[in-house]
Amino acid sequence: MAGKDHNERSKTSVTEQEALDFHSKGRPGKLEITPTKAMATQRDLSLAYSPGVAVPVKAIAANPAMAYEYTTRGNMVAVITNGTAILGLGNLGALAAKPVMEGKSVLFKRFADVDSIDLEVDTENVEEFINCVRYLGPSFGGINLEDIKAPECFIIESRLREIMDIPVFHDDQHGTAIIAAAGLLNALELTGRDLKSTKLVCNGAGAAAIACIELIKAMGFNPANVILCDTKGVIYQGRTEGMNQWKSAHAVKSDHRTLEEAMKGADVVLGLSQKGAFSADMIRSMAANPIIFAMANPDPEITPEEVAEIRDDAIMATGRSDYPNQVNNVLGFPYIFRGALDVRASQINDAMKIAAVRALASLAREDVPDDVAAAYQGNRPRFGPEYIIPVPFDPRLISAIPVAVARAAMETGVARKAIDDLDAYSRELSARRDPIAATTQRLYERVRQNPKRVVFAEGEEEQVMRAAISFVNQGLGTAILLGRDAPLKETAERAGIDLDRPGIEVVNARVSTRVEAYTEYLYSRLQRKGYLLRDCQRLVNTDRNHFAACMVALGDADAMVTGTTRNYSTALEDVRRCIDPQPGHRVIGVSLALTRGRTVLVADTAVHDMPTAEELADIAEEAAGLARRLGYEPRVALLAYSTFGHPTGERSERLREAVKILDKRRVDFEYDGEMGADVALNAHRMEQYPFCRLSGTANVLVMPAIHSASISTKMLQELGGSTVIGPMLVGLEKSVQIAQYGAKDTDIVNMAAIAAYNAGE
Ligand SMILES: NC(=O)C1=CN([C@@H]2O[C@H](COP(=O)(O)OP(=O)(O)OC[C@H]3O[C@@H](n4cnc5c(N)ncnc54)[C@H](OP(=O)(O)O)[C@@H]3O)[C@@H](O)[C@H]2O)C=CC1
Ligand SMILES: CC(=O)C(=O)O
Ligand SMILES: [Mg+2]
Repeated sequence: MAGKDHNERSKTSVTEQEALDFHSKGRPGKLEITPTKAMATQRDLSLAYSPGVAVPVKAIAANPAMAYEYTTRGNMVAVITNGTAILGLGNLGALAAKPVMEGKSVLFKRFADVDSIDLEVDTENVEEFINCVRYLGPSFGGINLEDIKAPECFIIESRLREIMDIPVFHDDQHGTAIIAAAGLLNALELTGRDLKSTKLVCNGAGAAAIACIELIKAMGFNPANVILCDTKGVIYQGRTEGMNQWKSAHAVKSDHRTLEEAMKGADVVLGLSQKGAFSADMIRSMAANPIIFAMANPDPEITPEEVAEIRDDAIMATGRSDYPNQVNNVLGFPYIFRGALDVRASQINDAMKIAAVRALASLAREDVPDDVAAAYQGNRPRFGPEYIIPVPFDPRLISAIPVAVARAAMETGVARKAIDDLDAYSRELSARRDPIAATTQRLYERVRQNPKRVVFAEGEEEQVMRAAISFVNQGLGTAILLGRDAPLKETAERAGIDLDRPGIEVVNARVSTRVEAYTEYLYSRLQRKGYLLRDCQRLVNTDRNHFAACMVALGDADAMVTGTTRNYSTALEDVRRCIDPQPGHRVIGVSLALTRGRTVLVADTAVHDMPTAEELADIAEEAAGLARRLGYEPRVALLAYSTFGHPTGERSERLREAVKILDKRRVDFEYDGEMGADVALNAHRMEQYPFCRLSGTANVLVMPAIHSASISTKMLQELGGSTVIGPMLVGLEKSVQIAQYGAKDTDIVNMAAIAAYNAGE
């Protein structure tokens, strides 16, 4: 069943250096705190701080529920640890746990718009830890305990649940149990098993394992069929070594003493222990169509590749995002807390957990709509052995799981605020999802489905080499590095980069057998533009942009990326000598600005200095086409300083004219103008012009000239906190992207991915 595809699938992976760079880049770490109110004037200060702040203080003192109205409490969760069980890495202490806790906080925000802060508490003493957390209660709407080892975690959680009046949820226990149970329900259905007779072995008897087997027993598993193992082997009745009351509660009557013995003939094995804990023989000895959840992080008990070598009838899941069937608590905690916070639940009870299990399990069985299909590696997933659980980037999670959790909280009386219209709530939830991840994810996934050969023209540059490696590691295709052998080798050695790996090709223009063909090609294009054969020979031999563009033009590569060592217009001129515009198209640059809650395309940010009305109409068409290719239905605004003729002035004339040209062309997308950026982007401002033909705020902005395009996108980036990708080149016959001068490796990878994406099917 599962095995075959795993080998064929290109596995995404990251290098250790990439992981360190990611964390240190820019502001170290993964989080920052930004104010939600402008603090610009004396008045702001008087309201936010003394004297104004005294008013909500008194209101909260009189009625504690007012804290949800006047402070961050209602949307704020603390991720708290003492670092005693960091992933599967063991007890590495509170400080070392910080990257994981910051990571959880970021995921809360990204996936469910829950604000979250990590707190690392430096004690292994249970009482001290409990006391530390209990007194923090007023600050938060919920407490997510994380990576605290068993058995202390059981005492800590149950005591805090008793004392505190907000949800206290140890994610390694219940989050993991919820996701594992959902995946298991689906895997059982696929293999035609029932809860009562299925034989299950769980390796690991800590936080995650105990919670998992408690939940699955509560759902109907026969306790006699569930064997728990730890470092000492099977937990059988009468065992004394390495025991505690939580393990004892699950001790079984059994003659088995080792994991190896227990796994013989087992239907299901859950790994919540450590890397490499399952051997090939153990997997071989399981029943037909076994269900194997190897959930240890970051490395599973056994890898899907190893299982595939042993048998092809297994349903296989891991905790990692780079294999199919990721059983990881990231699918749960953001959404479970979202639902709990929104009804101000006093706790997360069993009914809420089971509601989350059911919602997750049924989501995987539903047909996957188009916009969701893009979030998946490979083809559109269909419920089956390779797809038993949704992926973390599934945009339906945010509108499905919190609703189920909130409903269960209300039904069981732990909600302190009612949501009357759950359908409306579900729609609101969809809008809370951050679009950045969705947009870039969609693009990357499409490329992974159809990997490409991309030539990196500036292959001698260190950041370009790093980008090429990342491109390959992410399964986006083959990276061709263009460069001379000696400098390339020297830079790679100095930077500690190993280029000798599958997926990386090095091409030296000076000794390439293709020089002659490229020269002929270039000469045929340039001979009537003042170039001699020798000039063309020199361009091909010595200029990387010309060589790379010829590679793409003659089909030796699918796409090209350049730009880090030259200014944009020079690089574009080089490329244009070798590649024409697509017939009927105009070459323009489009920037993608991703800002809280919305994505807009801005054009032309690269090519036309002061476009004519005709050119503006072309730009609108090209940008609208790109919007569609990226999955957005375009609503194009032609921007000016005036809106529909006011104030009057000839500067807006070209834009008005462009709208008329688009009218004549009968284009098949929404457009209107001229209008100011405020009208284009603000629904209330747009309502003041009821005749405006846009059905909603614009998502494609056509700028009147290159300077306004460049100034506004740069201001968005610097002041508005937007992520700006591009300019992306569109309209060329072959796919080329030009990164910004001095671009970093991550920007270059983005451009390479866009180039690969535009290279099409
Ligand atoms: N995919 C997911 O979403 C999640 C995965 N996990 C993973 O589960 C694992 C355990 O985490 P957690 O429960 O929080 O940690 P704990 O420290 O609470 O528990 C660890 C348990 O694993 C057992 N163990 C360790 N090594 C082995 C081994 N080689 N064979 C058998 N048992 C072993 C320990 O045995 P003993 O009692 O004898 O010491 C202990 O019972 C980690 O790898 C973690 O990454 C955790 C949460 C979520
Ligand atoms: C995923 C997670 O929480 C863990 O491995 O500990
Ligand atoms: Mg954890």
